[in-house]
Amino acid sequence: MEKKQKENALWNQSMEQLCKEYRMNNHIDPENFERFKVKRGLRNADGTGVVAGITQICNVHGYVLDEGEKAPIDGELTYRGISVTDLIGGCVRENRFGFEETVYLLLFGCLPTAQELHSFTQIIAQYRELPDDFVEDMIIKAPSPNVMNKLARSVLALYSYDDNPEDNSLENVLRQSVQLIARLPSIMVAAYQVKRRSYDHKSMYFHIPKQEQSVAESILFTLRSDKHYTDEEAKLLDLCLMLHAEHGGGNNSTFTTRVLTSSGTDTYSAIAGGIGALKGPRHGGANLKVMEMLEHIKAGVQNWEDEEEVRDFLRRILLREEGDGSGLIYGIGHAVYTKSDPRAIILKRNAKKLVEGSPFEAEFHLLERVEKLAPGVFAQVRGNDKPLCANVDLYSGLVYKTLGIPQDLFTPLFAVSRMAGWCAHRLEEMTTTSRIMRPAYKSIASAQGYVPLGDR
Ligand SMILES: CC(=O)SCCNC(=O)CCNC(=O)[C@H](O)C(C)(C)COP(=O)(O)OP(=O)(O)OC[C@H]1O[C@@H](n2cnc3c(N)ncnc32)[C@H](O)[C@@H]1OP(=O)(O)O
Ligand SMILES: O=C([O-])CC(=O)C(=O)O
Repeated sequence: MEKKQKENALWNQSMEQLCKEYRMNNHIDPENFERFKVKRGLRNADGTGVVAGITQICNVHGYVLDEGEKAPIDGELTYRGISVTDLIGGCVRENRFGFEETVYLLLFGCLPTAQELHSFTQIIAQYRELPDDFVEDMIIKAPSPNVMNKLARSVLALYSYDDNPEDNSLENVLRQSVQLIARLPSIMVAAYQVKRRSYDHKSMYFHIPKQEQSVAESILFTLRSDKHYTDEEAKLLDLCLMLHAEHGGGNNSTFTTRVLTSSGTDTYSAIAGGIGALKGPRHGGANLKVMEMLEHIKAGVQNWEDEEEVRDFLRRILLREEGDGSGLIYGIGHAVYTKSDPRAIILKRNAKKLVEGSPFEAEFHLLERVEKLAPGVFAQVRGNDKPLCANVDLYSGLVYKTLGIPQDLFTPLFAVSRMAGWCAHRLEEMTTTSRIMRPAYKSIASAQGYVPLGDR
């Protein structure tokens, strides 16, 4: 403790000067981006993404180009050419779990037969068990207040429990992928239980899931102290897992995974990078931020039904006067979708059914109001009438909350599901592209001579 205090004191003394130095030497005038035609955020001038690869895994379709201009359309999402809405609809109609089938489709490229699905589901259930002493050595002994941080560290740690970690053959990476997809839910729940004990001073539970349980069922069974869940709850969680499983090669976490993969690194390093990227509040971390923002709105707006009052609060969020100071209305906007994100539509429909007559109904309507008012407020504040729609993160937190899932697990659940997409893209990057990703940066540094230490 004393050592830490000494270190901090030393740093606090120098911090102001070092920050001043940094600011003086590190300003880049935004005009440079236009001047040198640099694609800021890897985006073309019209907002479309720079095309960085070719994929067969997924298509995210959010606009069409009409005479060279971006024209908004309703969003469409397909996994391996199959509409996600149809994929989910098929499982719902047959009243069965669909996440395992989604994983099969994403990894192997086709829908499994009944027999193939049965054996694949068994493999996932078997791989669910963590290596001997993993929970004790990697989670209990080194807890984290943040479950996403623990997920990334645990994935890196799994390298040491793998007899063949560096072998990037298709056979080996497929084995590692299926193991990671199966194990991440177990790691997530264990990391949460240990966080509860170590940081929230509450009891922790380690229940052993049953072999016949689906991924969604195993999560609810191990998470809850009484192990109890209803079939309806598990099917809703399963739907959420299907919806979040994949979103093309360009989303920030998948692109990160593909960039790391292109260097030839091992599976654990590449996937841990993806988890780190997903945690960010502009990406998967937004589902947690939406719920924080909802609390700010609830506290700052007297009448939640008064559109004028909500509109004014949103305006103040954009002006960084309210909320977390980032200027972002979380759960709103998307890099590809314009008119609608098909996942938000499905989640909203389910959230609406779920909250009817429950204590969460007013929160649902408040989120609906944010969805309705945000584009107009954005147009007013930014002088930009680009279409902004609700994204997947706007309603997912409320669905989880209604299911009694703690906020600590909102973004980790996204990671559990997206592991399927990351692995599919890592495999595709490895097997179809053999070139290291290496874009360029335009340097605007002016030349300066070296000055010996004594002359500065
Ligand atoms: C799973 C997911 O990752 S879904 C997205 C989750 N993220 C969020 O909900 C956070 C809020 N939304 C956003 O920050 C953005 O809409 C993003 C990150 C999703 C997409 O960003 P971009 O691709 O840059 O969107 P777009 O090109 O439409 O943005 C144009 C400008 O509007 C801003 N903007 C877009 N949406 C929002 C928003 N919800 N609140 C405030 N500003 C916004 C962007 O920051 C950008 O500003 P800039 O010109 O100063 O750089
Ligand atoms: O596509 C994106 O940029 C973000 C997104 O919605 C996702 O990864 O699910």
